[in-house]
Amino acid sequence: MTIIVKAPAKINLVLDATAKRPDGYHDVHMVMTTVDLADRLELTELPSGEIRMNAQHAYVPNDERNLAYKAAAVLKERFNIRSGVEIYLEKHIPVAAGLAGGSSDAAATLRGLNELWKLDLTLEQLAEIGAEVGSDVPFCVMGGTAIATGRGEQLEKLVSPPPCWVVLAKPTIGVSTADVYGALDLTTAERPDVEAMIQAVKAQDFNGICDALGNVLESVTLPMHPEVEQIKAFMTSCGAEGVLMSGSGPTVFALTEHENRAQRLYNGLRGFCNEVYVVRLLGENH
Ligand SMILES: C[C@@](CO)(OP(=O)(O)O)[C@H](O)COP(=O)(O)OP(=O)(O)OC[C@H]1O[C@@H](n2ccc(N)nc2=O)[C@H](O)[C@@H]1O
Ligand SMILES: Nc1ncnc2c1ncn2[C@@H]1O[C@H](COP(=O)(O)OP(=O)(O)O)[C@@H](O)[C@H]1O
Repeated sequence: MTIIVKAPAKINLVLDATAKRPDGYHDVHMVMTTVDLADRLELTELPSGEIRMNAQHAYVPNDERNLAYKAAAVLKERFNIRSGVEIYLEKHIPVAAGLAGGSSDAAATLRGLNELWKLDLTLEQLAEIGAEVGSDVPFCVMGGTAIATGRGEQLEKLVSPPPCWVVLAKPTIGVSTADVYGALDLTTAERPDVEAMIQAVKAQDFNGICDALGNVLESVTLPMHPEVEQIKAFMTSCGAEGVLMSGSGPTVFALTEHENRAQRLYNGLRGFCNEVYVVRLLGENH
């Protein structure tokens, strides 16, 4: 039996880190939402009990380092499953981009295997298991829009922002999340107003959302990679209503309510950036 699952990317509308923890992680306070740029996974049951990974991408590992593989291994071990799975992964989300591609693949694997291995677990249970694989995996299991705290795994559902266009641009550099958090100096970094974002999303106030966009990790990634700031400046000059780096970067997203503006942003960015996407917010039920 084969099951096909989609793994959508996320963006962080606001991201603050409030403290460095003794376990090496940071406590965060952020609002995340999914967009309609997705990887596609095919999960095929293997009676042999093996987990096999087949990722069609030069920079994505084909072994136990793959987050989708890890998710399958954690689930198999926790529930003592005899069957195995072949995971065929078609990558569309840019890698090491701040868009949670790997985390979303892990989450999609958990959702898919819940069906394939007939486990009948709730999304909450899958999210809890996902936290063993990575901090962003629980959000990716739930999807939609949420406020995340703890190291990112404590979630509170939030209404999704009003529909708009999202233009994503990734410069040709990869960024390590661990390196970015490692270099974060909370005594000097500019901190975003997370409450303002939550209120703007609840009020469905698009301009308020654009005003409240903020990401404490920009204080690390922007000075490291000047091309990120250049993309931000270009997007603003094209009339994007809101512009921000997602997660640890280096992907930058622009929000706009106007299709022609999204198209103008896309055309302009394609001049100096290879990976540019025009997508929509996914809304509630994903
Ligand atoms: C920055 C964010 C924002 O959504 O996303 P990305 O840029 O990765 O997409 C997340 O916090 C990334 O979550 P995720 O990518 O799952 O991180 P993990 O694998 O759990 O952790 C990788 C490393 O990042 C650091 N880390 C991660 C999460 C956190 N709350 N504090 C941290 O300090 C730790 O050094 C950890 O060892
Ligand atoms: N399924 C996967 N997709 C992408 N990258 C993966 C995956 N599994 C493991 N990785 C590794 O994780 C690293 C971070 O990948 P990714 O999840 O795309 O970035 P980010 O955390 O910035 O959103 C990559 O460099 C890659 O080697």
